[in-house]
Amino acid sequence: MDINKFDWTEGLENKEIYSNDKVLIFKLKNSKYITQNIPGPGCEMEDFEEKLLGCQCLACDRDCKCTVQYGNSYNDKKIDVSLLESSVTPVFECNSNCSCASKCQNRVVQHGIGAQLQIFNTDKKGLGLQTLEKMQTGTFVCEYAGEIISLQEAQSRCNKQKDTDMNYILTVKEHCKNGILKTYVDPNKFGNIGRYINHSCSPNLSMVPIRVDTMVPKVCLFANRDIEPLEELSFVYGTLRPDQKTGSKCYCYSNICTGFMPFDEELKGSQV
Ligand SMILES: C[S@@+](CC[C@H](N)C(=O)[O-])C[C@H]1O[C@@H](n2cnc3c(N)ncnc32)[C@H](O)[C@@H]1O
Repeated sequence: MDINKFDWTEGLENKEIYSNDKVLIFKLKNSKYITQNIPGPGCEMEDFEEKLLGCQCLACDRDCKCTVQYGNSYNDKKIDVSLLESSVTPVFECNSNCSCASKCQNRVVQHGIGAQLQIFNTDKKGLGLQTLEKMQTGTFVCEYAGEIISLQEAQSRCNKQKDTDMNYILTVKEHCKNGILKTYVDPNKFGNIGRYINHSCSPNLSMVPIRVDTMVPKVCLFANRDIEPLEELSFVYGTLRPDQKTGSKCYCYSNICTGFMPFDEELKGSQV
């Protein structure tokens, strides 16, 4: 079964699935597999419904409407390294209203997962995700897809969690003209493979919000350095605070580990 072609509405509970004919063990208990974000309680429905305009290019170049405002984000299908360091510049891919072909250079994350990934058991962090193949800097790994929910819903879900529960809610912060735009993603009940990626204080992935057909950002994870087969994949869940003295213990074992997992104060102790 190809993970990118799977219809989440059919359910995926406790099934083994394969990505690009290569083994990928996937077990989601009481959850459904989705390949992209879905609207959850409290989200802005217009953001899901209003489709972005497309370009009229046959072959996109520097004048393409999708890239002219913010510049090209990709080079040979790898994301520009400056975007991995700070995601201040918005990224818009060509979309389903564009005239260009699917092989257009400005279409990357919309083609889905390209590398062989595998879920495995870690020592103290529960399950984790590793790559089975070498990846170059800038390679798209996967989305962190889930339900898009409001702050109030995220707070209510966090408040219902027990101390021993794993937390999956991620707050994505984007700096824009009008301040900080926050998006709350919860892949706990509806999620994709990204929900198995653990936190590290020295991660090998960076998160970049990317828009394709709508203004709802896809939370995309890219290799921020070359990665070897069987390396665990990780990203920074929030803002690293070296002086943090409370929260859940971090077991990333990096030599710059802060000792604790980052958490979003607005979500009352949420660790992601
Ligand atoms: C998004 S989930 C990651 C996948 C999870 N390990 C699982 O088994 O489903 C986040 C949870 O994983 C655990 N986790 C992730 N990174 C960790 C780390 N560096 N140290 C300790 N626990 C971690 C925490 O329990 C956290 O709430």
